[in-house]
Amino acid sequence: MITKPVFLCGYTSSGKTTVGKELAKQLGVPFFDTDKLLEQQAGQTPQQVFAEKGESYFRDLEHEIALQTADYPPCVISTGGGMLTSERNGTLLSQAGTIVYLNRPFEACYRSLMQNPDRPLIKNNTKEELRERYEKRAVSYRTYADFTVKNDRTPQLTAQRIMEFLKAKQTTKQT
Ligand SMILES: Nc1ncnc2c1ncn2[C@@H]1O[C@H](COP(=O)(O)OP(=O)(O)O)[C@@H](O)[C@H]1O
Ligand SMILES: O=C(O)C1=C[C@@H](OP(=O)(O)O)[C@@H](O)[C@H](O)C1
Ligand SMILES: [Mg+2]
Repeated sequence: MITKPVFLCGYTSSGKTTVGKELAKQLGVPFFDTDKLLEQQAGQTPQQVFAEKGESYFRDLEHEIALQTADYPPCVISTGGGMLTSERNGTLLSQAGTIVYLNRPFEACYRSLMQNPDRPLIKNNTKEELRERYEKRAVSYRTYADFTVKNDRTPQLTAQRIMEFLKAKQTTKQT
């Protein structure tokens, strides 16, 4: 049903990894996660890279991964929450495939984050700072997304909503 990769973007803890796996299952295509690919190639988790080498080094590695995934065959790729904050990645991925923005309410993201608070950009931030980043990043996600989907019920239902969009897109293209 898809001819190019589908990239899932959204805030940290918006459900990109969870929904991405489910969507890949429903589409019958492989699933990748840019943070996992980065970890395999760097030999360190994103958390470790942030702590030892800093954010700018991490962003360069992340861009390398974006360049690689742009050439992947049809699949689902969940991106890290900061992937689309740079224009170089946004432009690249919007040309390489379909970008879907997972819009999960801030309070739900925040609740999930508090259960796994050692994501690097979360430590040492107040709830209000995290909310401000959520609003600011939403602008970047919307800039590049082909489709925005609410992730406000189950991950399965969110994946189904994306399937419906992809089906409609395919139909439109053929007519
Ligand atoms: N629709 C949802 N309903 C309930 N929990 C969810 C939903 N989407 C994501 N989660 C939970 O939120 C947490 C963060 O999800 P994850 O997929 O790791 O987010 P991301 O990859 O965007 O950072 C996980 O514990 C996941 O189970
Ligand atoms: O928001 C960010 O800038 C980041 C989000 C993380 O991914 P998730 O969105 O999966 O948490 C990961 O790429 C890295 O820690 C940086
Ligand atoms: Mg993730």
